[in-house]
Amino acid sequence: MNEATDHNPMQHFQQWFHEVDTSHPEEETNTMQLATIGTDEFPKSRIVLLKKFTWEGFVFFTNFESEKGKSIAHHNKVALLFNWSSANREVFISGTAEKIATNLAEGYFESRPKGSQLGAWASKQSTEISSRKVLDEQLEFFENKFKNGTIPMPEYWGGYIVKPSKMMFTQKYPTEAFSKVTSYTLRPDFIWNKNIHFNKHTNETY
Ligand SMILES: Cc1cc2nc3c(=O)[nH]c(=O)nc-3n(C[C@H](O)[C@H](O)[C@H](O)COP(=O)(O)O)c2cc1C
Repeated sequence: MNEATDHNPMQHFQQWFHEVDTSHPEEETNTMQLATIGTDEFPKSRIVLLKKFTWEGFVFFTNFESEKGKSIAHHNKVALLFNWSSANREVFISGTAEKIATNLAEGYFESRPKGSQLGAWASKQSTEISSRKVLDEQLEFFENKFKNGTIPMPEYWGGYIVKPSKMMFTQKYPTEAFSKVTSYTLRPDFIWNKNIHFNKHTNETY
């Protein structure tokens, strides 16, 4: 039980993230697939960027009025998938998505480049825009509107934290016929910074 990975699933994640990030510069380490259950009851996944991970979970930012935002409001059980193919690693997480506090989201919004801030105002996610010209006009409109001060965060924009209930780490060995899979099931009363309250199971799959 010497490895950090034996203690806590989030430490396991941190270790893998760090290893991939430092040893595989070509990998977009913070890119993850977010799967939601839509208002039509069908699953849908799309790429979002992991912006922070804490003991409690995984944070991404989005437009709450997007399809994913409406899906999460309808059904807050979601799944995340990190596919670090250059390291032959995959991390699957299922859990519940909750909005983070507005002031925390504002802190992140303020740190974004001006173009991204204006983009959050100008683009209505998940809706088709009739032309590039329409989007450019919107961008210009908001650029003028906010030309004399800081750009506030739109009220329909913010962050979610995905609090895991299951985490599964898969290491594939390209020259072998098996993959090593380590799964954690977190009990509802899981306390992140204690070494208790989860079941860990490691096996090999073929
Ligand atoms: C590399 C990459 C990163 C992305 N990151 C985000 C993100 O962090 N947040 C977000 O809302 N959309 C992000 N998108 C766009 C989403 O994949 C998606 O197209 C958009 O959010 C609309 O999704 P929805 O209609 O399912 O809500 C990203 C797309 C790509 C290709």
